[in-house]
Amino acid sequence: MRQDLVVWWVREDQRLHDNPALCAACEDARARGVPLLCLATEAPGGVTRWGFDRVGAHRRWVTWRRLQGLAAALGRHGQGLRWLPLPAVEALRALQADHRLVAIHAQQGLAPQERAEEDALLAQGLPVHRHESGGLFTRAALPFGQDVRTGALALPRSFTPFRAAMEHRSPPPPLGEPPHWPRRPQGPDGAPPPPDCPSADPRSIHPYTTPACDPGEAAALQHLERYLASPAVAAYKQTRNAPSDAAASTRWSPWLAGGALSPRQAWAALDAHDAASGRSEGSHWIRVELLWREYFRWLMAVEGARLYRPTGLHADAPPPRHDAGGFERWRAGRTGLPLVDAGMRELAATGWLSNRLRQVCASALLHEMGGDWRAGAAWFEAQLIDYDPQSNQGNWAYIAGYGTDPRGGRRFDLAWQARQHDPDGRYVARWLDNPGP
Ligand SMILES: Cc1cc2nc3c(=O)[nH]c(=O)nc-3n(C[C@H](O)[C@H](O)[C@H](O)COP(=O)(O)OP(=O)(O)OC[C@H]3O[C@@H](n4cnc5c(N)ncnc54)[C@H](O)[C@@H]3O)c2cc1C
Repeated sequence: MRQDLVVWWVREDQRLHDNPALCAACEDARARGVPLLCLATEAPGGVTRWGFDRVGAHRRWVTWRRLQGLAAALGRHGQGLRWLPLPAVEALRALQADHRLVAIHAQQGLAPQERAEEDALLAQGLPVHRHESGGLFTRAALPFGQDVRTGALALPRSFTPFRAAMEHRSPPPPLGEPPHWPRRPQGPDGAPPPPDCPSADPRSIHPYTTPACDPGEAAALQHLERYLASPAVAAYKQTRNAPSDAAASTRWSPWLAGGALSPRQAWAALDAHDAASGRSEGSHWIRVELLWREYFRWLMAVEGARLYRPTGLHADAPPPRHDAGGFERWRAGRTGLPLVDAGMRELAATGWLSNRLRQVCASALLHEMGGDWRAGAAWFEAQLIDYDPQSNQGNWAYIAGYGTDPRGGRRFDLAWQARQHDPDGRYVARWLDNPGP
Protein backbone atom coordinates (compact mmCIF):
# COMPACT_ATOMS: atom_id res chain seq x y z
CA MET A 1 0.00 0.00 0.00
CA ARG A 2 1.28 3.45 -0.93
CA GLN A 3 1.93 5.51 2.20
CA ASP A 4 3.23 8.96 3.08
CA LEU A 5 6.45 8.44 5.01
CA VAL A 6 9.08 10.39 6.88
CA VAL A 7 12.41 8.56 6.62
CA TRP A 8 15.32 8.40 9.00
CA TRP A 9 18.11 7.30 6.69
CA VAL A 10 20.66 5.52 8.87
CA ARG A 11 24.21 6.52 7.98
CA GLU A 12 27.21 6.65 10.35
CA ASP A 13 25.16 7.63 13.44
CA GLN A 14 23.84 4.24 14.53
CA ARG A 15 22.44 5.08 17.94
CA LEU A 16 19.31 6.44 19.61
CA HIS A 17 21.00 8.94 21.97
CA ASP A 18 22.38 12.26 20.76
CA ASN A 19 21.15 11.78 17.24
CA PRO A 20 19.94 15.04 15.63
CA ALA A 21 18.73 13.39 12.40
CA LEU A 22 16.70 10.78 14.27
CA CYS A 23 15.21 13.40 16.65
CA ALA A 24 14.26 15.63 13.72
CA ALA A 25 12.71 12.69 11.83
CA CYS A 26 10.60 11.68 14.86
CA GLU A 27 9.43 15.25 15.39
CA ASP A 28 8.67 15.75 11.72
CA ALA A 29 6.69 12.50 11.44
CA ARG A 30 4.71 13.35 14.57
CA ALA A 31 3.95 16.88 13.37
CA ARG A 32 2.75 15.63 9.98
CA GLY A 33 0.91 12.64 11.46
CA VAL A 34 2.69 10.16 9.18
CA PRO A 35 4.69 7.03 10.04
CA LEU A 36 8.46 7.06 10.53
CA LEU A 37 10.48 4.64 8.45
CA CYS A 38 13.97 3.89 9.76
CA LEU A 39 15.98 2.76 6.77
CA ALA A 40 19.39 1.12 6.51
CA THR A 41 21.04 0.51 3.16
CA GLU A 42 23.91 -1.58 1.92
CA ALA A 43 27.38 -0.16 2.51
CA PRO A 44 29.57 0.17 -0.60
CA GLY A 45 31.69 -2.93 -1.11
CA GLY A 46 33.60 -4.30 -4.10
CA VAL A 47 37.31 -4.67 -4.70
CA THR A 48 39.84 -1.85 -4.33
CA ARG A 49 42.18 -0.84 -7.14
CA TRP A 50 44.92 -2.52 -5.08
CA GLY A 51 43.22 -5.89 -5.52
CA PHE A 52 41.57 -6.74 -2.18
CA ASP A 53 38.02 -6.47 -0.81
CA ARG A 54 37.14 -2.97 0.22
CA VAL A 55 35.48 -4.26 3.40
CA GLY A 56 37.24 -7.11 5.21
CA ALA A 57 35.68 -9.77 7.42
CA HIS A 58 36.12 -7.95 10.75
CA ARG A 59 34.47 -4.76 9.57
CA ARG A 60 31.69 -6.59 7.78
CA TRP A 61 30.75 -8.54 10.88
CA VAL A 62 30.96 -5.54 13.22
CA THR A 63 28.77 -3.46 10.91
CA TRP A 64 26.15 -6.20 10.69
CA ARG A 65 26.14 -6.71 14.44
CA ARG A 66 25.74 -2.98 15.13
CA LEU A 67 22.70 -2.84 12.85
CA GLN A 68 21.20 -5.83 14.70
CA GLY A 69 21.62 -3.92 17.95
CA LEU A 70 20.07 -0.80 16.47
CA ALA A 71 17.07 -2.79 15.21
CA ALA A 72 16.58 -4.30 18.67
CA ALA A 73 16.81 -0.88 20.35
CA LEU A 74 14.28 0.60 17.91
CA GLY A 75 12.01 -2.40 18.53
CA ARG A 76 11.83 -1.48 22.21
CA HIS A 77 10.17 1.79 21.11
CA GLY A 78 7.74 0.08 18.77
CA GLN A 79 9.85 0.96 15.72
CA GLY A 80 11.39 -1.22 13.07
CA LEU A 81 14.54 -0.96 10.99
CA ARG A 82 13.96 -1.68 7.32
CA TRP A 83 16.97 -2.84 5.38
CA LEU A 84 17.15 -2.45 1.62
CA PRO A 85 20.04 -4.42 0.12
CA LEU A 86 20.90 -1.66 -2.34
CA PRO A 87 23.26 1.30 -2.41
CA ALA A 88 21.60 4.28 -0.69
CA VAL A 89 20.64 6.29 -3.76
CA GLU A 90 18.99 3.29 -5.45
CA ALA A 91 17.30 2.21 -2.23
CA LEU A 92 15.71 5.60 -1.65
CA ARG A 93 14.67 5.90 -5.29
CA ALA A 94 13.08 2.43 -5.15
CA LEU A 95 11.22 3.40 -2.01
CA GLN A 96 10.01 6.61 -3.57
CA ALA A 97 8.56 4.62 -6.48
CA ASP A 98 6.29 2.76 -4.02
CA HIS A 99 5.56 5.49 -1.46
CA ARG A 100 5.50 9.25 -1.05
CA LEU A 101 8.60 10.25 0.89
CA VAL A 102 7.69 13.59 2.44
CA ALA A 103 11.07 14.06 4.15
CA ILE A 104 14.34 12.14 4.42
CA HIS A 105 16.38 13.08 7.50
CA ALA A 106 20.03 12.08 7.49
CA GLN A 107 23.36 12.85 9.05
CA GLN A 108 25.29 15.16 6.75
CA GLY A 109 28.16 13.30 5.10
CA LEU A 110 31.73 14.66 5.06
CA ALA A 111 33.63 12.29 2.75
CA PRO A 112 33.22 12.68 -1.04
CA GLN A 113 31.25 9.47 -1.45
CA GLU A 114 28.61 10.41 1.14
CA ARG A 115 28.34 13.93 -0.21
CA ALA A 116 27.87 12.57 -3.72
CA GLU A 117 24.98 10.41 -2.48
CA GLU A 118 23.23 13.42 -0.97
CA ASP A 119 23.81 15.52 -4.09
CA ALA A 120 22.43 12.75 -6.33
CA LEU A 121 19.26 12.46 -4.26
CA LEU A 122 18.74 16.22 -4.12
CA ALA A 123 19.30 16.50 -7.87
CA GLN A 124 16.51 13.96 -8.36
CA GLY A 125 14.17 16.05 -6.24
CA LEU A 126 14.14 13.86 -3.14
CA PRO A 127 13.48 15.88 0.03
CA VAL A 128 16.78 15.25 1.85
CA HIS A 129 17.35 17.20 5.09
CA ARG A 130 20.97 17.08 6.24
CA HIS A 131 21.84 17.31 9.92
CA GLU A 132 25.25 18.19 11.29
CA SER A 133 26.13 15.35 13.61
CA GLY A 134 28.91 13.01 14.67
CA GLY A 135 31.31 15.78 15.68
CA LEU A 136 31.84 17.96 18.75
CA PHE A 137 31.06 21.34 17.20
CA THR A 138 28.80 22.64 14.48
CA ARG A 139 30.07 24.80 11.64
CA ALA A 140 28.47 27.88 13.21
CA ALA A 141 30.42 27.33 16.45
CA LEU A 142 33.86 27.39 14.78
CA PRO A 143 35.78 30.65 15.16
CA PHE A 144 37.68 30.44 11.85
CA GLY A 145 35.64 32.50 9.42
CA GLN A 146 35.66 31.99 5.65
CA ASP A 147 38.28 31.88 2.96
CA VAL A 148 37.68 35.14 1.09
CA ARG A 149 38.37 33.54 -2.28
CA THR A 150 36.39 30.29 -2.04
CA GLY A 151 33.93 30.98 0.76
CA ALA A 152 34.98 27.68 2.41
CA LEU A 153 35.76 27.38 6.11
CA ALA A 154 39.21 28.91 6.79
CA LEU A 155 40.43 25.90 8.78
CA PRO A 156 44.00 26.22 10.14
CA ARG A 157 46.47 24.21 8.01
CA SER A 158 47.82 22.41 11.04
CA PHE A 159 46.40 20.96 14.24
CA THR A 160 48.18 23.19 16.78
CA PRO A 161 46.29 26.45 16.05
CA PHE A 162 43.04 24.48 15.73
CA ARG A 163 43.59 22.98 19.16
CA ALA A 164 44.56 26.36 20.66
CA ALA A 165 41.33 27.87 19.37
CA MET A 166 39.05 25.00 20.41
CA GLU A 167 40.36 23.39 23.59
CA HIS A 168 38.79 25.90 25.99
CA ARG A 169 35.38 25.77 24.31
CA SER A 170 32.69 23.36 25.41
CA PRO A 171 30.67 21.45 22.85
CA PRO A 172 26.90 21.50 23.35
CA PRO A 173 25.57 18.83 25.71
CA PRO A 174 24.41 15.61 24.03
CA LEU A 175 20.73 15.10 23.21
CA GLY A 176 18.77 12.31 24.89
CA GLU A 177 16.76 9.72 22.99
CA PRO A 178 13.84 11.14 20.99
CA PRO A 179 11.14 12.03 23.54
CA HIS A 180 8.25 10.93 21.30
CA TRP A 181 8.12 8.05 18.86
CA PRO A 182 5.72 8.21 15.92
CA ARG A 183 3.98 5.12 14.59
CA ARG A 184 5.86 2.78 12.30
CA PRO A 185 4.77 2.00 8.75
CA GLN A 186 3.05 -1.19 7.71
CA GLY A 187 5.07 -3.93 6.08
CA PRO A 188 7.97 -6.20 7.01
CA ASP A 189 11.43 -4.93 7.87
CA GLY A 190 13.80 -7.39 6.27
CA ALA A 191 17.18 -7.99 7.87
CA PRO A 192 20.66 -8.22 6.40
CA PRO A 193 21.94 -11.80 6.24
CA PRO A 194 24.62 -12.50 8.86
CA PRO A 195 28.13 -12.57 7.41
CA ASP A 196 30.58 -15.24 8.50
CA CYS A 197 31.79 -14.47 11.99
CA PRO A 198 35.60 -14.29 12.01
CA SER A 199 37.10 -16.68 14.53
CA ALA A 200 37.85 -15.07 17.87
CA ASP A 201 41.55 -14.54 18.43
CA PRO A 202 42.39 -14.93 22.13
CA ARG A 203 45.17 -12.36 21.75
CA SER A 204 42.77 -9.58 20.77
CA ILE A 205 42.62 -6.61 23.11
CA HIS A 206 39.23 -5.62 21.71
CA PRO A 207 37.37 -8.95 21.21
CA TYR A 208 34.30 -7.60 19.44
CA THR A 209 32.33 -10.85 19.61
CA THR A 210 32.18 -10.66 23.44
CA PRO A 211 29.36 -8.75 25.20
CA ALA A 212 31.81 -6.20 26.66
CA CYS A 213 33.10 -5.18 23.21
CA ASP A 214 29.84 -5.63 21.29
CA PRO A 215 29.71 -2.92 18.59
CA GLY A 216 26.28 -1.58 19.64
CA GLU A 217 25.15 1.40 21.69
CA ALA A 218 24.43 -0.44 24.95
CA ALA A 219 27.97 -1.82 25.22
CA ALA A 220 29.38 1.57 24.19
CA LEU A 221 27.67 3.34 27.11
CA GLN A 222 28.72 0.61 29.55
CA HIS A 223 32.33 0.76 28.36
CA LEU A 224 32.39 4.56 28.65
CA GLU A 225 31.16 4.38 32.24
CA ARG A 226 33.49 1.53 33.19
CA TYR A 227 36.54 3.17 31.66
CA LEU A 228 35.93 6.52 33.36
CA ALA A 229 35.44 4.80 36.73
CA SER A 230 38.82 3.06 36.39
CA PRO A 231 42.32 4.27 37.32
CA ALA A 232 43.23 4.02 33.61
CA VAL A 233 42.07 7.61 33.00
CA ALA A 234 44.67 9.16 35.27
CA ALA A 235 47.43 7.06 33.66
CA TYR A 236 46.30 7.67 30.05
CA LYS A 237 49.10 10.04 29.04
CA GLN A 238 51.79 7.61 30.21
CA THR A 239 50.17 4.44 28.88
CA ARG A 240 48.50 5.42 25.58
CA ASN A 241 51.33 4.19 23.37
CA ALA A 242 51.65 0.73 24.92
CA PRO A 243 50.78 -1.71 22.15
CA SER A 244 49.49 -4.72 24.05
CA ASP A 245 47.53 -3.47 27.04
CA ALA A 246 43.73 -3.30 26.80
CA ALA A 247 43.60 -0.46 29.36
CA ALA A 248 46.39 1.61 27.77
CA SER A 249 43.98 3.84 25.88
CA THR A 250 40.23 4.39 25.96
CA ARG A 251 39.27 1.99 23.09
CA TRP A 252 36.35 4.33 22.39
CA SER A 253 37.15 4.44 18.67
CA PRO A 254 35.20 1.32 17.53
CA TRP A 255 32.05 2.86 19.01
CA LEU A 256 32.80 6.43 17.93
CA ALA A 257 33.61 5.40 14.37
CA GLY A 258 30.52 3.19 14.08
CA GLY A 259 28.31 5.91 15.53
CA ALA A 260 27.23 3.84 18.53
CA LEU A 261 28.71 6.60 20.72
CA SER A 262 28.89 10.32 19.97
CA PRO A 263 31.94 12.43 20.83
CA ARG A 264 29.64 14.80 22.71
CA GLN A 265 28.57 11.92 24.93
CA ALA A 266 32.24 11.10 25.53
CA TRP A 267 33.09 14.77 26.23
CA ALA A 268 30.14 15.18 28.64
CA ALA A 269 31.17 11.98 30.45
CA LEU A 270 34.72 13.37 30.80
CA ASP A 271 33.26 16.59 32.24
CA ALA A 272 31.22 14.58 34.77
CA HIS A 273 34.31 12.53 35.61
CA ASP A 274 36.35 15.69 36.23
CA ALA A 275 33.58 17.29 38.30
CA ALA A 276 33.54 14.23 40.58
CA SER A 277 37.24 13.36 40.71
CA GLY A 278 39.08 16.51 39.68
CA ARG A 279 40.59 17.33 36.30
CA SER A 280 43.52 15.05 35.59
CA GLU A 281 46.31 15.11 33.04
CA GLY A 282 44.77 11.94 31.58
CA SER A 283 41.34 13.43 30.94
CA HIS A 284 42.98 16.51 29.43
CA TRP A 285 44.91 14.42 26.91
CA ILE A 286 41.87 12.33 26.02
CA ARG A 287 40.10 15.60 25.12
CA VAL A 288 43.08 16.59 22.98
CA GLU A 289 42.75 13.29 21.09
CA LEU A 290 39.05 13.91 20.57
CA LEU A 291 40.06 17.27 19.09
CA TRP A 292 42.37 15.46 16.64
CA ARG A 293 39.34 13.49 15.51
CA GLU A 294 37.40 16.72 15.21
CA TYR A 295 40.20 18.37 13.22
CA PHE A 296 40.27 15.57 10.67
CA ARG A 297 36.49 15.82 10.29
CA TRP A 298 36.70 19.49 9.39
CA LEU A 299 39.70 18.85 7.17
CA MET A 300 37.62 16.36 5.19
CA ALA A 301 34.69 18.79 5.09
CA VAL A 302 36.96 21.48 3.60
CA GLU A 303 39.28 19.41 1.39
CA GLY A 304 37.04 16.48 0.37
CA ALA A 305 38.35 14.75 -2.78
CA ARG A 306 41.73 16.54 -2.56
CA LEU A 307 42.56 14.26 0.40
CA TYR A 308 42.34 11.29 -1.98
CA ARG A 309 44.67 12.64 -4.69
CA PRO A 310 48.09 10.95 -5.08
CA THR A 311 49.76 14.04 -3.61
CA GLY A 312 46.92 14.85 -1.22
CA LEU A 313 46.85 18.52 -0.26
CA HIS A 314 50.20 19.25 -1.96
CA ALA A 315 49.43 19.54 -5.66
CA ASP A 316 53.07 20.31 -6.59
CA ALA A 317 54.71 17.52 -4.56
CA PRO A 318 56.32 14.55 -6.35
CA PRO A 319 53.81 11.71 -6.71
CA PRO A 320 54.17 8.63 -4.49
CA ARG A 321 55.85 5.54 -5.91
CA HIS A 322 54.46 2.08 -5.37
CA ASP A 323 56.37 -1.17 -5.00
CA ALA A 324 53.65 -3.82 -5.36
CA GLY A 325 55.84 -6.62 -3.95
CA GLY A 326 56.80 -4.51 -0.93
CA PHE A 327 53.17 -3.68 -0.34
CA GLU A 328 52.15 -7.37 -0.42
CA ARG A 329 54.86 -8.29 2.09
CA TRP A 330 53.73 -5.44 4.34
CA ARG A 331 50.09 -6.47 4.10
CA ALA A 332 50.94 -10.08 4.97
CA GLY A 333 53.16 -9.12 7.92
CA ARG A 334 56.26 -10.53 6.17
CA THR A 335 58.58 -7.56 5.86
CA GLY A 336 61.28 -9.01 8.10
CA LEU A 337 60.87 -6.00 10.42
CA PRO A 338 59.65 -7.62 13.67
CA LEU A 339 57.65 -4.74 15.16
CA VAL A 340 55.96 -4.01 11.83
CA ASP A 341 55.18 -7.68 11.13
CA ALA A 342 53.72 -8.06 14.62
CA GLY A 343 51.48 -5.02 14.07
CA MET A 344 50.31 -6.08 10.62
CA ARG A 345 49.47 -9.55 11.92
CA GLU A 346 47.56 -8.12 14.87
CA LEU A 347 45.60 -5.94 12.46
CA ALA A 348 44.74 -8.84 10.14
CA ALA A 349 43.85 -11.17 13.03
CA THR A 350 41.75 -8.75 15.09
CA GLY A 351 40.83 -5.61 13.08
CA TRP A 352 42.55 -3.50 15.75
CA LEU A 353 45.90 -1.77 16.23
CA SER A 354 47.07 0.77 18.81
CA ASN A 355 47.74 4.30 17.59
CA ARG A 356 51.52 3.94 17.92
CA LEU A 357 51.58 0.71 15.90
CA ARG A 358 49.40 2.33 13.22
CA GLN A 359 52.03 5.07 12.95
CA VAL A 360 54.92 2.63 12.92
CA CYS A 361 53.31 0.36 10.30
CA ALA A 362 52.30 3.30 8.11
CA SER A 363 55.83 4.75 8.24
CA ALA A 364 57.30 1.33 7.38
CA LEU A 365 55.11 0.98 4.30
CA LEU A 366 56.12 4.42 3.03
CA HIS A 367 59.80 4.50 3.93
CA GLU A 368 60.99 0.89 4.18
CA MET A 369 58.74 -0.91 1.66
CA GLY A 370 58.22 1.81 -0.96
CA GLY A 371 54.41 1.57 -0.94
CA ASP A 372 51.86 4.21 -1.95
CA TRP A 373 50.17 5.78 1.08
CA ARG A 374 46.75 5.40 -0.55
CA ALA A 375 47.23 1.62 -0.77
CA GLY A 376 48.07 1.56 2.95
CA ALA A 377 45.02 3.69 3.75
CA ALA A 378 42.83 1.33 1.69
CA TRP A 379 44.20 -1.70 3.57
CA PHE A 380 43.50 -0.07 6.95
CA GLU A 381 40.03 0.86 5.66
CA ALA A 382 39.34 -2.78 4.84
CA GLN A 383 40.62 -4.12 8.16
CA LEU A 384 39.95 -1.66 10.97
CA ILE A 385 36.89 -2.22 13.14
CA ASP A 386 37.10 1.51 13.93
CA TYR A 387 37.49 2.59 10.31
CA ASP A 388 36.53 6.23 9.93
CA PRO A 389 37.16 7.97 6.58
CA GLN A 390 38.23 11.26 8.12
CA SER A 391 40.65 9.90 10.73
CA ASN A 392 42.08 7.26 8.43
CA GLN A 393 42.69 9.42 5.36
CA GLY A 394 43.81 12.39 7.49
CA ASN A 395 46.35 10.36 9.48
CA TRP A 396 47.74 8.58 6.44
CA ALA A 397 48.13 11.83 4.52
CA TYR A 398 49.78 13.38 7.59
CA ILE A 399 52.38 10.63 7.98
CA ALA A 400 53.05 10.53 4.23
CA GLY A 401 53.69 14.29 4.12
CA TYR A 402 50.71 14.91 1.82
CA GLY A 403 48.47 16.28 4.54
CA THR A 404 48.75 18.82 7.34
CA ASP A 405 51.95 17.81 9.12
CA PRO A 406 54.01 21.02 9.42
CA ARG A 407 57.16 18.83 9.38
CA GLY A 408 56.22 17.38 6.01
CA GLY A 409 55.59 13.78 7.11
CA ARG A 410 57.01 11.31 9.60
CA ARG A 411 59.59 8.58 9.37
CA PHE A 412 59.73 6.44 12.50
CA ASP A 413 63.00 4.93 13.70
CA LEU A 414 61.88 1.32 14.07
CA ALA A 415 64.66 0.21 16.42
CA TRP A 416 63.99 3.15 18.74
CA GLN A 417 60.22 2.48 18.66
CA ALA A 418 60.77 -1.16 19.60
CA ARG A 419 63.07 -0.23 22.50
CA GLN A 420 60.66 2.42 23.72
CA HIS A 421 57.31 0.65 23.35
CA ASP A 422 58.15 -3.04 23.46
CA PRO A 423 61.33 -3.14 25.58
CA ASP A 424 60.91 -6.76 26.69
CA GLY A 425 59.77 -7.94 23.24
CA ARG A 426 56.47 -9.25 24.62
CA TYR A 427 54.36 -7.67 21.91
CA VAL A 428 56.51 -8.99 19.06
CA ALA A 429 56.61 -12.45 20.63
CA ARG A 430 52.84 -12.50 21.04
CA TRP A 431 52.23 -11.98 17.32
CA LEU A 432 55.26 -13.60 15.70
CA ASP A 433 55.93 -16.67 17.85
CA ASN A 434 52.33 -17.67 18.51
CA PRO A 435 50.43 -18.63 15.37
CA GLY A 436 46.99 -17.87 16.91
CA PRO A 437 43.80 -19.84 16.27
C1 LIG B 1 47.63 5.56 9.90
C2 LIG B 1 46.52 5.79 10.90
C3 LIG B 1 45.20 5.45 10.58
C4 LIG B 1 44.17 5.68 11.49
N1 LIG B 1 42.88 5.31 11.16
C5 LIG B 1 41.87 5.56 12.03
C6 LIG B 1 40.54 5.19 11.72
O1 LIG B 1 40.22 4.69 10.64
N2 LIG B 1 39.58 5.43 12.66
C7 LIG B 1 39.86 6.01 13.87
O2 LIG B 1 38.96 6.19 14.69
N3 LIG B 1 41.12 6.38 14.17
C8 LIG B 1 42.13 6.17 13.31
N4 LIG B 1 43.41 6.52 13.65
C9 LIG B 1 43.63 7.30 14.88
C10 LIG B 1 43.99 6.49 16.14
O3 LIG B 1 44.99 5.56 15.86
C11 LIG B 1 42.79 5.77 16.74
O4 LIG B 1 41.70 6.66 16.86
C12 LIG B 1 43.12 5.24 18.15
O5 LIG B 1 44.21 4.37 18.09
C13 LIG B 1 41.91 4.53 18.71
O6 LIG B 1 42.20 3.98 19.98
P1 LIG B 1 41.53 4.58 21.29
O7 LIG B 1 40.06 4.73 21.09
O8 LIG B 1 41.97 3.76 22.42
O9 LIG B 1 42.18 6.03 21.29
P2 LIG B 1 42.56 7.01 22.48
O10 LIG B 1 44.02 7.21 22.47
O11 LIG B 1 41.97 6.55 23.74
O12 LIG B 1 41.89 8.40 22.03
C14 LIG B 1 40.52 8.72 22.32
C15 LIG B 1 39.80 9.01 21.00
O13 LIG B 1 40.40 10.12 20.34
C16 LIG B 1 40.38 9.92 18.93
N5 LIG B 1 41.77 9.85 18.42
C17 LIG B 1 42.87 9.41 19.07
N6 LIG B 1 43.97 9.55 18.29
C18 LIG B 1 43.53 10.06 17.11
C19 LIG B 1 44.17 10.41 15.90
N7 LIG B 1 45.51 10.29 15.72
N8 LIG B 1 43.41 10.88 14.89
C20 LIG B 1 42.07 11.02 15.01
N9 LIG B 1 41.41 10.71 16.16
C21 LIG B 1 42.13 10.24 17.19
C22 LIG B 1 39.68 8.60 18.68
O14 LIG B 1 38.32 8.86 18.42
C23 LIG B 1 39.85 7.87 20.01
O15 LIG B 1 38.85 6.91 20.25
C24 LIG B 1 44.46 6.29 12.74
C25 LIG B 1 45.79 6.60 13.05
C26 LIG B 1 46.80 6.35 12.15
C27 LIG B 1 48.22 6.72 12.54
